[in-house]
Amino acid sequence: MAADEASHPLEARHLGKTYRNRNWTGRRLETEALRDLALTVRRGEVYGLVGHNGSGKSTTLKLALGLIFPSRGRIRVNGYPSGDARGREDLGFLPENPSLMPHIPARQLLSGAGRVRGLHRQPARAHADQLLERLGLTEVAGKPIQQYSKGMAQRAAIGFALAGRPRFLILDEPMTGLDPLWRHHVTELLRDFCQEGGTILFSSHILSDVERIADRVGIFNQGRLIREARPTDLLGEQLTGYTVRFRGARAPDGWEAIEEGAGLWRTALPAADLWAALNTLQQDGLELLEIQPKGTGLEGTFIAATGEAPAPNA
Ligand SMILES: Nc1ncnc2c1ncn2[C@@H]1O[C@H](COP(=O)(O)OP(=O)(O)OP(=O)(O)O)[C@@H](O)[C@H]1O
Repeated sequence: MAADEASHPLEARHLGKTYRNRNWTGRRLETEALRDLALTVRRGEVYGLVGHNGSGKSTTLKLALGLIFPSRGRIRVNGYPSGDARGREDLGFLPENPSLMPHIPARQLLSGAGRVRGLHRQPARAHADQLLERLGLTEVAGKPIQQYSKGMAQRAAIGFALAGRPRFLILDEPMTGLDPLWRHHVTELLRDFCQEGGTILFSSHILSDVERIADRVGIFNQGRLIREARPTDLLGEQLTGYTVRFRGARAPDGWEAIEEGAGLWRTALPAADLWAALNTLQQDGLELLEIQPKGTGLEGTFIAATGEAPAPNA
């Protein structure tokens, strides 16, 4: 049975998780990792989870994948209780610490994953090759994954999540171990996945990536979802002013502007002064080149909501 089109890819209500363990002396330990979570991921959106270490992001993703059971409340994937095979048919996932089969070459692993997700041999191989190309792994696709660098293994794991054309991706820290160039390429790959109608739920400590990819962001703190927002709204909320670039022989009288090159100027303005400044530029016959909003965006909201900057382990 195909995933239920009418259902949200993910829906959690009053979801809670308490881990119960024993320490080395045998004493019982309880960790309340997630409390009363209400979360809906809509079809076609990219939803990013951010939060400090230990705030409950991976627990949420593991519950969604059915790898652990809720202690309270419910979580449904494509309309089915998480862990139900019917809800997982169109699901691709990247776990927190992906350990792909080390002796198997990436090409074999990705085309095998495609076959498991229902593609025939040829389309599975073709799609695997396409992914390997985009992930820069074509040259090493025949080598066992244990010979890959950390970043290459992470890219292979992302390919594994995407193999077989899933429609819903759950990714725990997809950018871990990737250099800025590959973060950029993976961002593009995920964007294309969404352009084709895919849905993504992911966690990340790299707030600039979250801002670039996510349609909505959920900020976690001590096991609670304390804030949901669209990154574009956060920029407006945290707006401190604008940087304006313009061209002309000289800057308007009284302006503090820096000449960046011959006849190219830059000035910083408080948000309230923008319209008056644009009028002045027009009256003085100066050419407006760029208006860039300045704000602290997601990072500012994150600090305001949780009281601290994000963990630097990205
Ligand atoms: N298997 C487990 N047994 C006991 N406690 C656990 C277990 N897994 C996670 N926890 C605890 O649950 C809480 C939430 O952990 P979780 O892994 O969900 O956080 P996270 O937000 O993903 O953190 P990080 O950013 O470090 O990956 C933490 O206090 C953690 O120590």
